[in-house]
Amino acid sequence: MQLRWAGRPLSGSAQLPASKSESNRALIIRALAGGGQLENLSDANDTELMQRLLATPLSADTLNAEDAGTVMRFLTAYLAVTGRQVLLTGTARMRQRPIGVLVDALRQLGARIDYTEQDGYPPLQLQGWEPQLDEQEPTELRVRGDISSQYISALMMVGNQLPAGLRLRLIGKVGSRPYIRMTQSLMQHFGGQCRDLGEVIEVRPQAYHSADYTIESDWSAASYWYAMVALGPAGSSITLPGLRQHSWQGDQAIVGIMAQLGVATEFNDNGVTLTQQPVSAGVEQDFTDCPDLAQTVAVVAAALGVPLVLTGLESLRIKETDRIAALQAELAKFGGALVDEGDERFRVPVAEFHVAGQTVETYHDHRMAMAFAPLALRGPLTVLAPTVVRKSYPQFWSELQKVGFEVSSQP
Ligand SMILES: O=C(O)C1=C[C@@H](OP(=O)(O)O)[C@@H](O)[C@H](O)C1
Ligand SMILES: C=C(OP(=O)(O)O)C(=O)O
Repeated sequence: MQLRWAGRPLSGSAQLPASKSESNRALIIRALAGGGQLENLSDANDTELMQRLLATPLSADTLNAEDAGTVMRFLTAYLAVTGRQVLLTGTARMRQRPIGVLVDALRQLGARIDYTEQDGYPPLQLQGWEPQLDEQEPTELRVRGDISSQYISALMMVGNQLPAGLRLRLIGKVGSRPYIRMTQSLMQHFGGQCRDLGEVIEVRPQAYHSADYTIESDWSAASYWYAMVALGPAGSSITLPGLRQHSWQGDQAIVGIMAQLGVATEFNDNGVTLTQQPVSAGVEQDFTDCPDLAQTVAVVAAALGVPLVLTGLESLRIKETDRIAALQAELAKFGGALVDEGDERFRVPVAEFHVAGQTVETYHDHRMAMAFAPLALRGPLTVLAPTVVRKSYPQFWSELQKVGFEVSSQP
């Protein structure tokens, strides 16, 4: 995909996809609740896939979660407690993304699950569900919080299927906390009873009821438009409908982060309007709660020449690709860097940064494609394997075209 920008300030309005995180939780909870109308469900592949797999006939012997972490993790828990006997698999990369913490926890609750290849990784053969039916007290599990919050969300959503509920004691540093709170909020919306006491999460055996819910637009996807306003010519501005000031998505943190990197956010009735403002002299940001924003912010800081210190990147190595290695390789092509300072601290130093026809590799990672695309405002750029964006934002390239990017797939 070749991208070019004609040079005038960015303006207009861009359509965001709906949040895939909200969508995929709502789909699992609705399946357990037995009904409810979901408005504005995401058309992202991860969500369409979740819908398809939830609707697969019981006779199916294999389900493929492709490269979707939420689908793999949430469905594992859902299929386990609904007693399905099925093989759950995924792409080559998914088979390298760990799932042992979740499988161990589900086994303790009464699920029979076997690994068919490597212990601790998909594919999984689900063999049935035999919980302790005479439990009087909530079953208590110790669950690590430092690998993926998706295991915790998956367990929370099915916790009410246990006779006396579930108590999760979170061990170690807990990453992606806002996603756990989002799970709690959606469970409560469907009548679930869930208390988040910090280190302990309690889920009562209260059944879900059917409810309607309108999915908010995706704040992670919004981050790429923040990047475009930051990198666009003076006077650039963009309006993003469908975002709420009181959001369940932790990636709303982009508002505060980008305020330091030159973007002001104004909330209005229908969403936000982004305009330019002066940048800070330097930025230090912990991404523990918002790992999906790290790529966007690293690229913007490098291109603006604002020194950036990044912490909380631990989970980036086990996402769609090793995002730290991918960022290091691609930033280097422009003269930028992501320097590993040890002790889980990284730095984007100030460097001569030039955009002049480079080709960006995307490593099967939608966020690599979308985080680097805004650089096209600074010079011509080629992005390889551009269809990767379908995971979370299928309309990304057509939205770029609508606001005036020249987008061409000619070689
Ligand atoms: O629960 C969710 O919807 C998500 C949680 C995060 O993953 P981790 O908990 O693995 O950090 C995030 O990176 C992912 O894109 C979506
Ligand atoms: C990490 C991501 O997704 P998942 O873990 O659900 O595959 C993401 O969308 O950036």
